[in-house]
Amino acid sequence: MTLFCRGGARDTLRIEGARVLDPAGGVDGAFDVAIEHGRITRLEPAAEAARGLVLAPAFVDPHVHLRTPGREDEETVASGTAAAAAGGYCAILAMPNTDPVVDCASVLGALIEAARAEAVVPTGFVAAISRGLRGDQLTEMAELAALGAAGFSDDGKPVVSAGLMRRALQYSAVAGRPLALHEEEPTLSRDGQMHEGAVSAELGLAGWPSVAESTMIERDCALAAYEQRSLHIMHVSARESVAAVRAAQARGVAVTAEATPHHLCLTDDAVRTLDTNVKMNPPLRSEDDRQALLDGLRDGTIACVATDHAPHARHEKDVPFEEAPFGVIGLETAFSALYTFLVEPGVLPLELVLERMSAGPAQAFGLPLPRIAEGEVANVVLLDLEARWTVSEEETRSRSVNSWLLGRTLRGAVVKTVADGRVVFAA
Ligand SMILES: NC(=O)N[C@@H](CC(=O)O)C(=O)O
Ligand SMILES: [Zn+2]
Ligand SMILES: [Zn+2]
Repeated sequence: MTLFCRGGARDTLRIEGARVLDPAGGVDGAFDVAIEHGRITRLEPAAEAARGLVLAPAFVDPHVHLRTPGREDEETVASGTAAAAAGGYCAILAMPNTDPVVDCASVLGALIEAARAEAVVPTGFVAAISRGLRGDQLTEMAELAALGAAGFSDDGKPVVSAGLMRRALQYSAVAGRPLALHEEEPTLSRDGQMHEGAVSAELGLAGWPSVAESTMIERDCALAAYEQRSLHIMHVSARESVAAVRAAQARGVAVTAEATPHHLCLTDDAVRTLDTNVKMNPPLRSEDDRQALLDGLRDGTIACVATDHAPHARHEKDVPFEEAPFGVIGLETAFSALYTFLVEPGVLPLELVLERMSAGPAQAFGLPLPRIAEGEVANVVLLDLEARWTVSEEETRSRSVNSWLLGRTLRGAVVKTVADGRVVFAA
């Protein structure tokens, strides 16, 4: 058991006249769907679907920062999972770069208890690879896994030592949980504020070059190949990185990768505004990099969309670009951003986006696969592709409002989310 949430009675409801689209399950047609006590009991063919209404397997986000413990002013288990529910998610994984770090049984145990009390969406907790994220000593990975850790990551920091990474690969196999890696060679990224390229040169901002990411991915794929272990690469941003993952997969290395909506939709051109809500790690890169990410998503090199939802307090973002922390929120806007900027303009098919937001990440992390079929526990999202909505601070459920989409009008909205058989969001 690696996902935890509030219990309570499961719901009985009908969802009528939607186009049911479960790409991984091969379902595409108009159906009336009956859900009884949380389980999908009937899929009845319907005459026709209401325009724009799509029922899909709910989304799975393998990369979320809930800021608990330590920065409950920025996010809590309750607020972060409410944001996830509003975004159409039925499962999320929270990162351990909290204060204190999730590196021991007591911190992990307290989070699991918090999730049982207040998580509206099933939540898994990823524990740290190294104690205090300091990169020198491994955590008790087997013990943490036995307690319910969903995986291991030092996200926020790279595992700089190749020796420690090798041991983490060995222990992750013992623990039976995935390793998720933030890939950054710190002597190359140094104090980089944005992608190293023409725009950073123009703006006079220190650059964080693509090669700082891709060389670490190459190192870790080589270690995974040597140890015959699997790994997951977080927030891939650069063309060279996609190529490194693709080459490793072609050699038979069991490596999966994720990309974020912001890296798929934006480029470093957005940094010209010096808006701190486009400052994140890794940085937004060039149009050529973005195209490589899209190709990676299309051919499956990148199997997952992950938000890297990273809440930061207003007073910490409301400073000059160079002083602002890295990270943007994304749970509530992920689908609509991808729909608006990629699906509607014909860049990516809807089916592909739905698969990479649900089955792809579930498979990569060994989580239950959300499926729309009779007998399955309901984990579904109802989408209205015709809807338009404007992203505003007031309507954001996250405790933080550091979104790159504030004030933007998006197309496509989440109307209803059913997670683990319970209606967790209804617009
Ligand atoms: N992505 C970010 O820019 N920031 C993340 C850390 C991380 O994902 O590396 C955060 O915790 O704020
Ligand atoms: Zn990271
Ligand atoms: Zn992160």
